[in-house]
Amino acid sequence: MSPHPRPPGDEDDDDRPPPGVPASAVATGAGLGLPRVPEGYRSGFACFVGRPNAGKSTLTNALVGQKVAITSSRPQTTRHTVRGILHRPSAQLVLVDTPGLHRPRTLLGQRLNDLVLATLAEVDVVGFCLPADQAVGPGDRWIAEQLLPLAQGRRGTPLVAVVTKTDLVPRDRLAKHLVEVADLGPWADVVPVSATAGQQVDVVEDVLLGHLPEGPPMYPDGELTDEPEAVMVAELVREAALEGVRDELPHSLAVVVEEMGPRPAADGGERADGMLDVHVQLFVERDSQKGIVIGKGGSRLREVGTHARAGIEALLGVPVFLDLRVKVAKDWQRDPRKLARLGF
Ligand SMILES: Nc1nc2c(ncn2[C@@H]2O[C@H](COP(=O)(O)OP(=O)(O)OP(=O)(O)O)[C@@H](O)[C@H]2O)c(=O)[nH]1
Repeated sequence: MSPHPRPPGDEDDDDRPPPGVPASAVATGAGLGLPRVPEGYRSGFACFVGRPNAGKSTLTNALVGQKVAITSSRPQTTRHTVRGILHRPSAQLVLVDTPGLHRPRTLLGQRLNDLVLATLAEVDVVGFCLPADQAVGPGDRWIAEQLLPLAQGRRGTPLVAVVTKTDLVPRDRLAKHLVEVADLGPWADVVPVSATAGQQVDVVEDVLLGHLPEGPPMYPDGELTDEPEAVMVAELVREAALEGVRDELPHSLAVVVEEMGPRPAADGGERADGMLDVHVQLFVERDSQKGIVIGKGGSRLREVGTHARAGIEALLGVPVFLDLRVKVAKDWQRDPRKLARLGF
């Protein structure tokens, strides 16, 4: 299927947006006030997959040029499908950032995999990220197997192997690694890149754009992501709360923005500085984890708040009053009702 909008009167009915993309954003290019589309303009969706920590979010940010996806030194911090949008004179690429595909062990794991696979079936090109500083392992082979049907299917989705973090290895090791990666699957291209050193990011961009179908842009120029602000705010709090804590916590922490709105002035009118009140709930699975998040006398939670507030203010451009509450929702990862309430 093609996710491209079509002009009114075009009878092809197969133009539903991919999962998570609002119909309003793709319904009519004309309604978005878009300029005339140059001849040969390409547009479409790309998705990065790979083991946790493979560098997908960092590469997304490097391509889009602004922090839109959330990175952290802990694996599996990306829960939501965060999009970055690349605008070029001749093309537009919508990047869908997903959690890492991994063998599911819990209901949450299964749901995350389902989400990733459903997204992959809809995009125009898939980038498989493999970190250069780690040997190709069973985890990578498993992901390659999951991807194979996409390339062999009716759409014949091009699969691009992206060897990330090339700054971490010497050239000879990189060369061997590239050969190993090339043998792993039916890649349309194999591209080495270092997102942090800014090496070859433009090549990744060219390769991805080259695989997009011709079609008009789907988003107005200048838009970087259509992720609802509340989801990005929740991700910023989650990132701050995960910094420097025990390994098991990433899977056990869910963050929900309960309320977000302008703080009224003393006279009930609008404040000149546009300050926002943001109320956020952090859910953990056990009392012991609540202790970790809050810290001695609340010290850690205060740090998390300060850190997250700075990020939210940078994102929204207004001062923010941030209220964080920590709650225990026992075994939320295994309980379908609790999962649904937390938005999974
Ligand atoms: N040296 C180096 N480090 C990198 C590079 N790209 C990413 N990293 C680091 O690798 C770690 C993981 O990067 P992420 O971008 O969060 O990885 P991810 O694949 O999105 O991770 P998940 O969200 O867990 O799936 C972070 O500490 C990054 O700073 C790179 O090109 N070079």
